[in-house]
Amino acid sequence: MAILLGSIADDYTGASDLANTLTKNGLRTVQTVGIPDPSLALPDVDAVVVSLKIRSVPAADAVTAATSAEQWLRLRGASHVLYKICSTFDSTDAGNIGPVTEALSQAAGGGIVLVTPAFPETGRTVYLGHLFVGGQPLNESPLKDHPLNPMHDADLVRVLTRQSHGAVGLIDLTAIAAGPCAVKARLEALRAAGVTAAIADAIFEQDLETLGEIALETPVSTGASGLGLGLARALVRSGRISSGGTAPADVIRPVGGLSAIVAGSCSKATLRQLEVAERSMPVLRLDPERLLAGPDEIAAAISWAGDRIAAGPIVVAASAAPETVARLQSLYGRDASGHAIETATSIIAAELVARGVRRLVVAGGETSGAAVDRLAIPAFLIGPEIAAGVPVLRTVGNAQGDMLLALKSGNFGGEDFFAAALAMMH
Ligand SMILES: Nc1ncnc2c1ncn2[C@@H]1O[C@H](COP(=O)(O)OP(=O)(O)OP(=O)(O)O)[C@@H](O)[C@H]1O
Ligand SMILES: O=C(O)[C@@H](O)C(=O)CO
Repeated sequence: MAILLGSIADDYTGASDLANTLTKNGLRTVQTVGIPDPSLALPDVDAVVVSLKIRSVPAADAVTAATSAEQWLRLRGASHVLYKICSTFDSTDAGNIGPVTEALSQAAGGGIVLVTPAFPETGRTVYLGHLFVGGQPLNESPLKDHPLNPMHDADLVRVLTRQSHGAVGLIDLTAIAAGPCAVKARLEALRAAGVTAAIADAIFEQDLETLGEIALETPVSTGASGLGLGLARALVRSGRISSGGTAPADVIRPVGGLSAIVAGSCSKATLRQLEVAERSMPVLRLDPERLLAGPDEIAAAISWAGDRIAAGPIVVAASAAPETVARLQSLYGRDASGHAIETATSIIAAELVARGVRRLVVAGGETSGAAVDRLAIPAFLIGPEIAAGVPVLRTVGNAQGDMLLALKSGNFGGEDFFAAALAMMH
């Protein structure tokens, strides 16, 4: 299998978001969970997205995992590797976007890396290096209250500088609007001045097409689905993509079994989606303090689900509003409480699958990562899109047989997302 585009995603929902964008823009794509075992039979594809769970781990661990994935992708022919980060730049000052970008660049011989989290389809735009989420600057958006990576600075040149050894520059919209030659000239000028990473503005898809064309001439880039769109369209324009691949309709052929939703995302969109789900299906709100106190709350949740699941889909949610999350974190610590709740929701997801669930929706990047790891799913094919950034996924090589999943990024999806997802999974 020779691939044209490789990507390393820092979480599993982000990986499925990118894989969806690459598929929609003409690349045959598979999403692997970590570096796949050599025995796993993967289809012939143009792009591989390796999902890692490294968004909130110490930077040195993220670098080790990402550079191993990069070697695996290069050995399979990838001439360009995109480090897929969150469109809201989720990270802390000790975060890993800078360190991983620098490590991937060094592994590819150095040079300057284009960086942009813009994803206009979901309202993420970058202007003069400042990230906007919908109409709000990042630091005023709901991301200021994120449970693991609260974002307090919208100036990405500043944010990335705090995480980087090298200098960070800006390619502003004026250069981008002037087209690929102007971007190339600006990138070269920054490189000559010793800059190793350049935040790029982008507001419209056309900006990302320009950036994708220039990024493809370099070995590494860092960004979200918008840059994926630019890279995919540039590859298609280059004529190097063969047609074919698994049709989306085939990816969602029925798997049967029961269906369930597990939520650990505390994002504003997920909280609203849970409220709406409560009108049409049984929803169990877990008690986070009891989850942290011991296994009883998990056992109670599994028993609650067992009594209802044969009659239709159910929802189990740890999600809570920012004040409740903050209170728990002040008692138990941010990482410890997040990790304990992810472990609990992953055990519940696995128990539901053991009881016959074959169609599973998981809300939240960390939550999805923990659940998919516990289920030991090796890879996914990409089906049709449920909402911007969220496709239906079909497992590849799964020990429990074929399953359909949707891994929903916290802030993605309309308010009826859960019902909409299940309506596409049979
Ligand atoms: N009630 C709660 N109190 C404190 N932390 C919680 C609670 N419920 C869930 N969590 C933790 O909050 C974190 C939510 O992160 P997760 O990545 O799953 O969602 P998200 O950030 O909304 O999604 P994404 O990363 O895709 O945008 C997880 O670590 C989860 O375990
Ligand atoms: O880019 C995004 O916003 C998402 O794909 C994501 O990474 C959220 O976890």
